Amino acid sequence: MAKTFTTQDVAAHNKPNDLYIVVDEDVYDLTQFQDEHPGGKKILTRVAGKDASKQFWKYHNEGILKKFKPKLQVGSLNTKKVEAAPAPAPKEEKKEIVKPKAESGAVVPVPATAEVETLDPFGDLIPFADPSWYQGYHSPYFNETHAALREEIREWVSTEIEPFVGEWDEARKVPDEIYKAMGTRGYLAGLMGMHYLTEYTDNRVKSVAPENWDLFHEMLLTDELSRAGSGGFVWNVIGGFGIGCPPLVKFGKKEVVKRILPGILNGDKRICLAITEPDAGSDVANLGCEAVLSEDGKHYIVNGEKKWITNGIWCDYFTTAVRTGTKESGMNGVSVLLIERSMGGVSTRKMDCQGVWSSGTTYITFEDVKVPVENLIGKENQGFKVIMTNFNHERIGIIIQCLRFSRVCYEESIKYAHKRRTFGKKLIEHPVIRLKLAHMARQIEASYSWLESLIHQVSHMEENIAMLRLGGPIASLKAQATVTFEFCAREASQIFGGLSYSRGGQGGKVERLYRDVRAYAIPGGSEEIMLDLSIRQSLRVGKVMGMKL
Ligand code: HEM
Repeated sequence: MAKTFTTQDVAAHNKPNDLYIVVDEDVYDLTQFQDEHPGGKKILTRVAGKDASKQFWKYHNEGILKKFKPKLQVGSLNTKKVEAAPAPAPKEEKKEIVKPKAESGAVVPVPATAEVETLDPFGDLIPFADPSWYQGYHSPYFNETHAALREEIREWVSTEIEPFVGEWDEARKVPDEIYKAMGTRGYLAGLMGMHYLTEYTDNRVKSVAPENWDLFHEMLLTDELSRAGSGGFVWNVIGGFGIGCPPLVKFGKKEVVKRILPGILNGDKRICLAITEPDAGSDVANLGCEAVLSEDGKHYIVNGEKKWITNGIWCDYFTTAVRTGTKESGMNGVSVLLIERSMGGVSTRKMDCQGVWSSGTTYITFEDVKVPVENLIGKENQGFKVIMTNFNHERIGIIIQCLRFSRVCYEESIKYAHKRRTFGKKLIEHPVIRLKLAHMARQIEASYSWLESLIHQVSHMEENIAMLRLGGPIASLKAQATVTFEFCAREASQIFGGLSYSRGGQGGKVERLYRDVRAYAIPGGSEEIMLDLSIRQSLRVGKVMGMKL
């Protein structure tokens, strides 16, 4: 901002019809804004012409300045240091590896790989608010390409997304250009639990070459997007796509994939997964939406309803589970069809739900929709396998989001606890508050380590084997992650008090996430079903492995 002011200059703008204030040595003209200021007009008049930094930080968080700065800032104080241009990256210096020396009587662990170096610290460095590899811890999973991606996404999220997710939630929609950017930034092509899909789009991720892309990049993408602290936003941009698109890519007919995938990966067209029905959720074998083959064998005629379908309202394509066999055939009579809105007979209605408001939860009706047989995904009556193959990927996505949301609750709480004072002390000085933070942190870190380990396993196992062997642990971690999220949202809410009971403002993220909890604990396999499956499936695997009881 070019214009500079002295404190005397600012002091002259001290009336309601000419009202400037200073926050952190930047000067803001609030003359027009004061009428719409949610905290009131009078409170601003009291600090007109003055440095109001202290008052400002008492009532707001960083997001407010990011959002309003471009509109309200008119300059800076002459005392403000000009921000130096970023220094050129230092030449790679070989760090000296300090080898532990044994002293008599002491046991010194010798690192297995003494040459491994840590990545540069990144972010606010608040313990546990980011994963430990952001804070100079050693990690076998993350390298410079992950660090570069982390920086790229964080920059985008903190400037163009995080300050606006509250508005988008209230409006029940994320602007279309954000979804489009997910395509042009090359993110959609990297979100399918497999290699980076170069063959269907020219878009590329700026900081990571496709050949270097791995499941930890995908994890990081979801994790950093979730840092915006809105389940609605994350589900809007990756919810329907992340579960609706992989079955098409893996099991769809080549011609169909070639025809529609480029439009999807570029962010122009949208796809979702339609399985759940008013009367069938986790028990997929009970599906009723029927697809009957036409007499000439060229089409399926689809009739039925789908409920709680993420993104459905905006979608062009629906990866849909239908019944092609008899009711009695259970899971052996289920197929998956790619239904296109343009085929006619598809109606979508937005549902009003407790949380994830901007994700577009939808009720769908199919009425005599004529679907060409080429749109069958996988084989007829073998749709259950297609659906099952998707589950691990979907659940890992849910786990990543829940753990980051838990961190957001923790991060918001620890920041607030450092500024809010009660009974003459900062909240952080009260042991009862530190206890809450400690219980959040231990659950987050333990769950995150298990997540890293499971992603490492998925990366190294053949897909069918991973589906069987990791189904149990992933189900267990899904339940662990949603319980952790619920706990953190609750405890953060207690720390924020009334501020997280009302919407928006300093406790806004916590209030929103608290509302989003059930959207994670129920779909993708409810906690109860996950926990039961974790033991049943693991015992099955144990038996094959030769378990001795
Ligand atoms: C750049 C200047 C300012 C902007 C853009 C701004 C913006 C806002 C916004 C958007 C809110 C709604 C709550 C939220 O989203 O956090 C709010 C609330 C509030 N603001 Fe400001 N504000 C500014 C300066 C100030 C100053 C200088 C004071 C105090 C002297 C103040 C006091 C308050 C209070 C008391 C609330 C209500 C907080 C609550 O609901 O708990 N604001 N402000």
